[in-house]
Amino acid sequence: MAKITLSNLRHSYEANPKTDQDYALKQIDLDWDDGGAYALLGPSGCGKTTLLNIISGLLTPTQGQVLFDGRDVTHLPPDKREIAQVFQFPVIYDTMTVYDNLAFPLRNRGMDEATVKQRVTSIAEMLELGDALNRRAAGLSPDNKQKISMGRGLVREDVNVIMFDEPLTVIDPHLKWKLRSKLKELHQRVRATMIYVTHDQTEALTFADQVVVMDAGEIVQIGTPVELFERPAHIFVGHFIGSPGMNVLPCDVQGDTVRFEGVEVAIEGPVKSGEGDLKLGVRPEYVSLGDGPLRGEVIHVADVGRHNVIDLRIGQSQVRAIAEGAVPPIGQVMAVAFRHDKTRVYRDGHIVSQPAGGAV
Ligand SMILES: Nc1ncnc2c1ncn2[C@@H]1O[C@H](COP(=O)(O)OP(=O)(O)OP(=O)(O)O)[C@@H](O)[C@H]1O
Repeated sequence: MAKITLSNLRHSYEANPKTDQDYALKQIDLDWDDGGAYALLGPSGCGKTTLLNIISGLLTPTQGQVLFDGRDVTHLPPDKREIAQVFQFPVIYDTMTVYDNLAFPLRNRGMDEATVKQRVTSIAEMLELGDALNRRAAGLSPDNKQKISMGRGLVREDVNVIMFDEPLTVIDPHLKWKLRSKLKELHQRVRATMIYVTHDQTEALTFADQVVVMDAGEIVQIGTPVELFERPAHIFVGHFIGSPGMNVLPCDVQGDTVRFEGVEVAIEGPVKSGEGDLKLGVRPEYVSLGDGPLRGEVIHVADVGRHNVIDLRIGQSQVRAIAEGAVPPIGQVMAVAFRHDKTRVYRDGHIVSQPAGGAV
């Protein structure tokens, strides 16, 4: 396995790109550490496939370099990069047995049958396919077929990275969690560098130790699932991760005083000076009712099982709170507070408040 470095990378599908808008990938500098479990998370069209294709060698970037353990592979063809890929739909040979499907990548490289047997049995056991080894792949369910695809990716020990491109698309919802946790367990056992591409936050957050969040051709944050939830570095991350997403509210900042709808609110710490469009960000989990400096009118309540999602009107703005316990009636005016250490200021999308006691 290898450390993968993307250095000063830009990619445009246009012949003569001029502005940032002409680039599908704007500026990517990123290290994928050897043995890491990564997710590449972002909405449709943000550039995930473009990035994968650059790593696998299907695309040559307009600018920049791809390095495997420091070796420049930017112009190396895909078959020379030793990468395993698992796609949305199972890529297997229906007429072959499960055993032969799993053995295929190894036999293809001339491995002796004793080692093939040892690798195939071990991977099949990890994937709980041991009992199906002699069956033809054609008769298997879609999730078992996808397990074979994953097995074919995992069976080789000589790959630099295993990339999973939305691998659970064809899997029944009730089996998704099972394959997801299986993949996580497999990563812990084989310790390969894995990149899991998805637009589904649950898949990304359960699989990865580090999540790379992309929007509009840019990486907006890299962090652990907890970091992305607790301190979104960009409004997009606040929106995209969490359910419901972060409240993004208008605000007025003067020196160290931050006002929302004319009322002073405490935030995590000082705001870096500069020009741009300022917004206040606070997750619904950190909006509390019953006490505080703001006054909000309840305009909608949704019971989502373990808690209620309450929409409040505060001045001209709408604020969402997650609350437990009794449901307040529509029209009730309540005191509202934002938890100060979880309330942040963003300028042009990027975080500009700093936690008290240390810059981040
Ligand atoms: N072959 C191509 N020619 C021109 N533009 C392309 C091509 N492939 C992708 N794009 C554009 O590049 C941008 C990034 O696309 P990409 O497929 O990498 O995104 P994605 O995040 O993988 O989306 P999805 O999840 O829908 O596959 C999009 O604006 C897309 O329209």
